[in-house]
Amino acid sequence: MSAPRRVTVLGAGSWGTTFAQLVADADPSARVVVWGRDAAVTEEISRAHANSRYLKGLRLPAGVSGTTDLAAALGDVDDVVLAVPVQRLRGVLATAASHLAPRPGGSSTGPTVISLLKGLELETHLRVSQVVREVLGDLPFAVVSGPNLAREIAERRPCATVAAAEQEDIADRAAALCATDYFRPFTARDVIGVEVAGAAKNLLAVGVGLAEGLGLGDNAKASVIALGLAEVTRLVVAMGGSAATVAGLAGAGDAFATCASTLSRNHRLGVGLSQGRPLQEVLDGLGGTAEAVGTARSITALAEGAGVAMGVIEQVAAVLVEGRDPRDAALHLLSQPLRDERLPWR
Ligand SMILES: NC(=O)C1=CN([C@@H]2O[C@H](COP(=O)(O)OP(=O)(O)OC[C@H]3O[C@@H](n4cnc5c(N)ncnc54)[C@H](O)[C@@H]3O)[C@@H](O)[C@H]2O)C=CC1
Ligand SMILES: O=C(CO)COP(=O)(O)O
Repeated sequence: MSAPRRVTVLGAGSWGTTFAQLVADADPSARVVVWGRDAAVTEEISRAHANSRYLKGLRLPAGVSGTTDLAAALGDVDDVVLAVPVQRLRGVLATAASHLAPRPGGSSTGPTVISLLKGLELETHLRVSQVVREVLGDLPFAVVSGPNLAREIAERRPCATVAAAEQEDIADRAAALCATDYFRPFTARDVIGVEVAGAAKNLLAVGVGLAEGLGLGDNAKASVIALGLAEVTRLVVAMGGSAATVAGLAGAGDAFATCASTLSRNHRLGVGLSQGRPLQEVLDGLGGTAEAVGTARSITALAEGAGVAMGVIEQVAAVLVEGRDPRDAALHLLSQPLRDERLPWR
């Protein structure tokens, strides 16, 4: 009989905890540990199989436990799942690094690192896979991303996702880790496309929230999504990713889910800002991370570096970063000269 798979999730928030449930449902023999910084949360996970701060009513499988002890959580682990906010990742990985040194025999024999994150690092504009490589070196890496609102998945309501890795066997491994009858991963090789689309859709969700809060109507919201996805496609292609990825689950699929849902923190952030409330006040009331804030500057910087024009995303970023009035942002877009649809709007 083979040893049980040992999986540690770094981050005890809504998605990390839900992903732990997925892993345990996919393989009931797996030993699944959720590492968090707050003992009240991790103790509740171990004792009551619950995480009432982030997921009220959730009942976790028996194979899931919690801990605040990083060394114990990472000792001899097979898979490490990243589920802390992107802007906290580097610090967490730096502490984790000594417990996660690549094993002898090349990258395919080390623990697999699986990112659930959707964002870019503010200071460096790096994607998560690049931050991981900088801090941990060349470990096998995959990203899982798609229309995956944690609350619905915690309730075992069905959806699909993408597990992307440069090497096919690593994508397969990540997909197998979380595949259940309610969570269906498709594999892909386009890590750049999946990471950039996942980060950028957060700004589209804010844009749709702004349009919603301003009472601009469903046509305006659809226009934000379609024009925004065209901008994301141009950026992804300029960065070496695939347009098909942006049209798929990790791009359009995720944009539709987050733009449509009041479960989305980024969507609710846009609605709050449209009401003229201060950014920090809206963030404090979200009950979780809205990655659009930290990612806004990086998306526009990457676009500028790649020579890609970004009308809609740039205006949403201006609302988030410069405190631009959302009405001015909308007026700016609506007063642009007429042009061919294939040309960027800015
Ligand atoms: N919630 C969702 O529906 C989904 C979230 N994601 C992505 O997953 C990532 C994590 O999001 P959520 O779990 O939703 O966020 P969350 O806000 O629910 O949880 C984040 C967790 O990280 C912890 N944390 C923050 N700073 C930390 C630090 N320095 N050290 C240790 N722990 C720290 C917090 O205490 C919290 O437990 C984000 O990039 C998000 O975009 C992706 C798909 C779905
Ligand atoms: O990425 C998500 C669903 O796919 C979660 O969206 P929010 O981070 O906006 O809540």
